[in-house]
Amino acid sequence: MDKPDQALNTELRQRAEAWLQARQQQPQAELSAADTLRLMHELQVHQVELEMQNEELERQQTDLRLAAKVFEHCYDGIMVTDPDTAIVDVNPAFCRITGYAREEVLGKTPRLLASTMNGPLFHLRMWKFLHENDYWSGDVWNVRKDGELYAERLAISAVRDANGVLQQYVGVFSDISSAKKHEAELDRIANYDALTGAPNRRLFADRLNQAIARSQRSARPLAICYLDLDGFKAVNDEFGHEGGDQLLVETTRRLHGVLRTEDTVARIGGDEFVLLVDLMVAEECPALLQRLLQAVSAPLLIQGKACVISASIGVTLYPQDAADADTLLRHADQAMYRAKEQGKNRYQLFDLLHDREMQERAAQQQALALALEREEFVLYYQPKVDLLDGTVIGVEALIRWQHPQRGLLAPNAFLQYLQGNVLDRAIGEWVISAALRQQSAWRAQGLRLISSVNISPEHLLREDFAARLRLTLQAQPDVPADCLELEILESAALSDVAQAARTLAECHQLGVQLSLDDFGTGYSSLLYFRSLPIDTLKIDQSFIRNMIMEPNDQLIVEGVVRLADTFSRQVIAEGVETLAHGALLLKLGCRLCQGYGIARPMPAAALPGWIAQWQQQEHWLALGTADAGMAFGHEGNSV
Ligand SMILES: Nc1nc2c(ncn2[C@@H]2O[C@H](COP(=O)(O)OP(=O)(O)OP(=O)(O)O)[C@@H](O)[C@H]2O)c(=O)[nH]1
Repeated sequence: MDKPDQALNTELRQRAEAWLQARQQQPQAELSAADTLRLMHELQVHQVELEMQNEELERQQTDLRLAAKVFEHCYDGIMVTDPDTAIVDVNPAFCRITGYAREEVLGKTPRLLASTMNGPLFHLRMWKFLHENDYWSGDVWNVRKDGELYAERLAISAVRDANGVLQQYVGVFSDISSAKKHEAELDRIANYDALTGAPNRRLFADRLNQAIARSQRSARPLAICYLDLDGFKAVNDEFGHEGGDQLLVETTRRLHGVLRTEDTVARIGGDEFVLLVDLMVAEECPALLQRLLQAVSAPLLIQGKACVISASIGVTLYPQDAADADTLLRHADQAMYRAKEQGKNRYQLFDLLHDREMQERAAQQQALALALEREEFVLYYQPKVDLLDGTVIGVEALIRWQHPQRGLLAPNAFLQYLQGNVLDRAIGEWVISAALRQQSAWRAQGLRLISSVNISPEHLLREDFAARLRLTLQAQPDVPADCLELEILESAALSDVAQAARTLAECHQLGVQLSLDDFGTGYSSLLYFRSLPIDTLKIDQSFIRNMIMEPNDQLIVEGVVRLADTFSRQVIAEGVETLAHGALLLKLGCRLCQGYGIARPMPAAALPGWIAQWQQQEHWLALGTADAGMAFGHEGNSV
């Protein structure tokens, strides 16, 4: 606004001067009325303009006074520098926060406040941003005059004139040291264990991810060690919680003592620690673990009394075990449990192969559970015949898995995954129910057969086996209990013979028949024979198959037949593959048999047709006629 005012002033002055000049030259000259009016009007306008100018000047002065007050009284520090960053002014808050007097800093650069805490690239990055944006803000660690480190939140602006030429930098900052301290305290609470000061589970997770990245860069192995104290409860019991705490603190100190400062000792539970150790080579690991075990187990004094504790350590090595962070920790934990199982005070390396097997097992078990739900299991039936009179006395029900992709699977492709799993009982019970349902269907067609089912030792040894069998039988009331036979594997070690005997006695009372399968192949054949209330002995197919060529096997078969006879038990041979086997069995006094020579296992629907066709098998039927004079006869099976 200065410029138009000046122009007006100049013009008025010029016109006034011109009038004065004219007046001097012609003193009698008069202004015309029109000129006078115009001049008066212009003078009025000029007066208004001058008043406005005055008001504006006063406003500017007020603003300047206010700015000076703000600068003076602002609680935040303000520092103004010239374009070369020499300080040209600072406010009192600057002096209060930094401890420097104004005169001490004028002409200096802000570098006099700098600390090394911000990292080497901090200032470079700050200036780059400031040059590009004329603005920067962030947190900075600086040093006060007395040497104390403090944190400030700083905003810097570049001030330019109307032509864009840099005039000053203005920095405004507040002291955030107490907020930073609070933040650090919160960080400590969130990331460190209060008792030992060691990183907690949360910080450990970060450290593990960093260690994995470091190992990838350096191509050096990383050991993840899961350490759990042995018998720590007893220390708490003997010395109280405080004594236990003392031990935990001391253990942390000792672990640190064995490791380097870059390694991590984290406490992730009551008496559980995890150690992250960068190794040069994996072979270092055993010696390191020994040192850790020794350090933990050195005696210490608690409340003046000696205390000795040990630890179990599970270890997995990255990248040999190329898993993610969570899985690595789980693997180390698993290995630690194995160290505990093996007697504690030792370390155990994670076994990758074993783990893969376990995973495969878990996957198979899941698939089997699904197969049961989707009713993908089926029973095949292998006939058992009486060679003496040619009758079909029963069938052995054998499970198959009608796999949607892999086709029909035999039991050896999947049954091993059931061991020790709850599915063992579920599938075992399905087999019994399915066999009884099939019995019912055959009975409706006029077929009278005994169906035998195989029972696993784990299933049999469940407390409620007989009670649940009773319910299963009740669910199929048209099938008499004595049409069901349970085959117990003699070769599978029964861990509790007394329990097996009790359960089988209860089954017997229900009317169910019992057979001892694979007889002669286990370690305790005679013990089982004597202890278990069985009705039938099934001679294992290995003896039957070889008895023609092997006199010893023949003698064993003969011996088992006599044993059964002496104790009034039935005997059946499995694995009968040829007529010659049948003929010899009859000669040895075994008339019941089962095997590929007679029939392979078949679907239920095929059985009636097979029975009709069996009646035409003259060669087999002739065996009975030829040996009709003999007292006994039986046979053998195969799966
Ligand atoms: N003193 C103390 N005890 C704790 C703390 N946190 C958990 N505990 C106790 O630590 C024990 C840990 O249990 P376990 O590891 O099963 O006990 P343990 O006797 O070492 O058993 P094993 O590991 O099988 O040898 C429990 O008794 C917890 O009550 C703690 O901060 N201080």
